[in-house]
Amino acid sequence: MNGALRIGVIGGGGWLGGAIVRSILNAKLTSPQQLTLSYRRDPPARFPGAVWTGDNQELVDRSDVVIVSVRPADWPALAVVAGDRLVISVMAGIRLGQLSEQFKANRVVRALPNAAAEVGKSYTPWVASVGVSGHDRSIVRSIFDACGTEDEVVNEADLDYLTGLTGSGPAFPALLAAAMIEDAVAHGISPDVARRGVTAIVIGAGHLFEQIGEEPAETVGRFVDYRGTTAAAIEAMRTGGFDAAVSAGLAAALKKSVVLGHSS
Ligand SMILES: NC(=O)C1=CN([C@@H]2O[C@H](COP(=O)(O)OP(=O)(O)OC[C@H]3O[C@@H](n4cnc5c(N)ncnc54)[C@H](O)[C@@H]3O)[C@@H](O)[C@H]2O)C=CC1
Ligand SMILES: O=C(O)[C@@H]1CCC=N1
Repeated sequence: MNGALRIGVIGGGGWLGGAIVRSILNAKLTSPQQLTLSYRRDPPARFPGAVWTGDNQELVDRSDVVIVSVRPADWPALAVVAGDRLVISVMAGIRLGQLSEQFKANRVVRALPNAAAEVGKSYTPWVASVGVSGHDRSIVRSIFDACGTEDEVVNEADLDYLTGLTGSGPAFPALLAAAMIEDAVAHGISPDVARRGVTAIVIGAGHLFEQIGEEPAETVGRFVDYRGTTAAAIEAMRTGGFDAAVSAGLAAALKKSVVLGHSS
């Protein structure tokens, strides 16, 4: 990218919107002066040099690319005309057709980053409407590569599923880690030791998958074959319904993702 891209982020003061802005600036995809960010009530004191506005149509008019990062419940009230601008929504559940119709735009992308965008480690699947060009796709890739990694997926059904799997995903290792820490503390381990130990496990397992390229199922299989303490734990967790609980959780996230779109 040439650094001259004019990018607007509706909801740029929020959790995800702010993380995307920080990633875009870190990657020098654009300069603060080319960024327009909108807020609902008061302009946040963040991103010096960027233009903050409470007027979303002004944001659209000042931008070539408009990223929409408000909560699904707030998006029906967003009455802006994007026309020939590239619109990228990161809202869970809101479909390409709804975006096109409400923003009167035909270059529309639906993307689903995750909370790890805050540290430049999001995984972002995305899907494009038919009006999106090859050049638009390279813009989308550069934005979400700045936030971590990304993949274009073939249809919206995949994106609905991935909303729960990877969009919600960082919460799941956190859920496991919280349960492990709670158990350790209940067994008399100091909270500091429990936290440091469990954090090291999550990070260490991530590095194993990433650097050695080991499949998670291979890691599990290796430990089961070892027939030691880990095998005993894995088998007891599975007997207790671990895999079924994960499937039920992902099914609930998928259902919610579809409902969010229908109720907005
Ligand atoms: N937080 C996450 O991990 C993820 C969030 N998402 C999606 O990102 C979107 C934003 O989520 P968060 O950042 O978590 O929510 P948030 O509540 O932190 O941020 C939303 C921001 O939008 C602002 N806002 C609402 N209406 C507005 C309007 N009309 N004009 C300007 N600003 C307005 C709010 O004041 C708030 O600052 C949601 O649609 C969510 O589904 C997607 C993937 C992950
Ligand atoms: O929990 C949520 O609804 C948002 C969207 C996907 C991840 N976080």
